[in-house]
Amino acid sequence: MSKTKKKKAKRIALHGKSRPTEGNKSEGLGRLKQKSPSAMRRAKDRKKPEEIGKQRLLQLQEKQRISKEQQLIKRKSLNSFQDDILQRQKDFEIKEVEMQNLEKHVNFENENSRKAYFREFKKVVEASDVILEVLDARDPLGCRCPQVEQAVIQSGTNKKIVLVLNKIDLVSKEIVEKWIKYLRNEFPTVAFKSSTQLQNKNLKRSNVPVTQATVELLNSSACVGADCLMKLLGNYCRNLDIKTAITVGVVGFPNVGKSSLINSLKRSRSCSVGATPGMTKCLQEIHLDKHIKLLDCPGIVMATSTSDAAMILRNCVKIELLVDPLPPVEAILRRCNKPQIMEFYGVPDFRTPLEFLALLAKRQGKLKKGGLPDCDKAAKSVLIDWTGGRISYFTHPPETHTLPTHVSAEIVTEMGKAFDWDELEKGNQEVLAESSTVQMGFCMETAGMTQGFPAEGGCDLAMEGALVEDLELRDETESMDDDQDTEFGPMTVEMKSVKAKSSASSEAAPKPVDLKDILYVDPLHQGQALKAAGKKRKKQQKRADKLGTKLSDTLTSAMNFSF
Ligand SMILES: Nc1nc2c(ncn2[C@@H]2O[C@H](COP(=O)(O)OP(=O)(O)OP(=O)(O)O)[C@@H](O)[C@H]2O)c(=O)[nH]1
Repeated sequence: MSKTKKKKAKRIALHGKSRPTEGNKSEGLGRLKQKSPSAMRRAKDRKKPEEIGKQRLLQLQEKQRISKEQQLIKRKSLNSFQDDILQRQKDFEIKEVEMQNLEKHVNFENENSRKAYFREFKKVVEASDVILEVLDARDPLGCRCPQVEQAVIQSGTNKKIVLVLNKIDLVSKEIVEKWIKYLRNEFPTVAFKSSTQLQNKNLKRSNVPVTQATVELLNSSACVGADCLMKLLGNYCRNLDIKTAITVGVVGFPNVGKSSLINSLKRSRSCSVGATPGMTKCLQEIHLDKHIKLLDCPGIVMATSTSDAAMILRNCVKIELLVDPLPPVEAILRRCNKPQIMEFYGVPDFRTPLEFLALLAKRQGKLKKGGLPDCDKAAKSVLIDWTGGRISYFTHPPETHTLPTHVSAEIVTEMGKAFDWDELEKGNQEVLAESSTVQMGFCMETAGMTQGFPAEGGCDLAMEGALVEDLELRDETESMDDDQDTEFGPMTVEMKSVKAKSSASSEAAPKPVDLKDILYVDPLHQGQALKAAGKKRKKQQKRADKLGTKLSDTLTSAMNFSF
């Protein structure tokens, strides 16, 4: 190799093919410089994020390509494409109807929380094997939610619905029996009375079947009917040979006692309970034992055809937030015996609901500026009496049973398959056997009237006089609103007897009563009344002690003076 050729080869090895110009001379130097290890590392670091970004982009594009291909394969045939569109449309329509139902009662809860509650409810339905739909025994049909049942039915036949008739202590046993008979045409129904105890642990649970429960037991704060419900769930596991745990969702209207039912089964205060609707805000998991997990769900309102007044009377609304409490009070007055309501509230005769509220406000000292009666406050106090059970009411089941549109005979058979109906029937039969004595006890405490048609049973017979009198009165002064009555069906409204009334104040919180009168207090408020009675007694004791000391001091000083 000639000398020039050797030089050229050396140059090419160092700087590449081209001859170094001024520009690439410095580049070449730069490259030489970069070859130092630290420079190399720096260069590497500079490149890294770009490379990573590129890589990610490629991956994403690849993924998108694959998913597009998959979708295309899916929609290859026109039929499947059409099906897909129809399904999407159907889903959209269902969602829209659900949202509209939620939006209907926009005055009740703020919209976001209602939607959030609905999402929680959906989660509960998805996660549960068995859904306990809790119904208030006073108005089971009114607080039944077809949309809830529909959602469960649509989510597959492996999910079962059980109806729990809660708050049976607030109605007569005959009515409970009738409702059980009516409802079991559709789903297994369990009669229940939740524990209303205030303590956190060791909530009392009676082993006595609901059927054999005495008035005292039902009026106590102990839970009744838990054994029957536990047996039903146990049988479900056994019949389906479920070795692992089952999830039981507890759903229903606000304030029907879902959380109280869970606490009663758990025997501790695992969920917060309160007389105002909307206590439960989000899904809550409670492990009953290693076989049963309970899910507490916020109460949801999705009724389509009921008025706001009806929903307020069903305790689905926070009374303190009501903008116009007059319509529900009107609805109450329409259903009440006028002389009894006058006696109950100690007001003279009135012609219109507004006049009644004005009289009541004056009597209760609820006055606005300038001494004007505060009818809103008075109306709210009446509503509190209604929802708190001081004005008690209960509806009667229709005489003949017809399946609701969303439940077919096949669904009824399918849903009932997994449960031991005989066992359930046995429990309910026991209720019927004992009901007559309890019915008497229930009626002694109350006086009432039936709207729609007279109810059978001792209670209504005992009140026959009042009923006739009232019907005559209503003919003259009050016209029944048919729309309102279809919302509730035949209903009996009852006022507490004079003895009970004297212990119940017109305010939400009961006035302190003597310990001996505690039995006459509404079971809903017995815990509070007991506390108040204890305090009252202590106060009386203190006062007596003070008086005694004062007296002895006076006597001593008098003696000193004489000496
Ligand atoms: N008398 C009586 N009262 C009950 C019974 N069960 C529940 N309650 C009362 O009903 C009110 C509502 O009970 P909750 O358990 O908070 O009802 P909920 O359905 O969980 O209510 P939300 O959280 O609003 O959905 C409380 O004041 C309870 O003490 C029952 O069997 N008998």
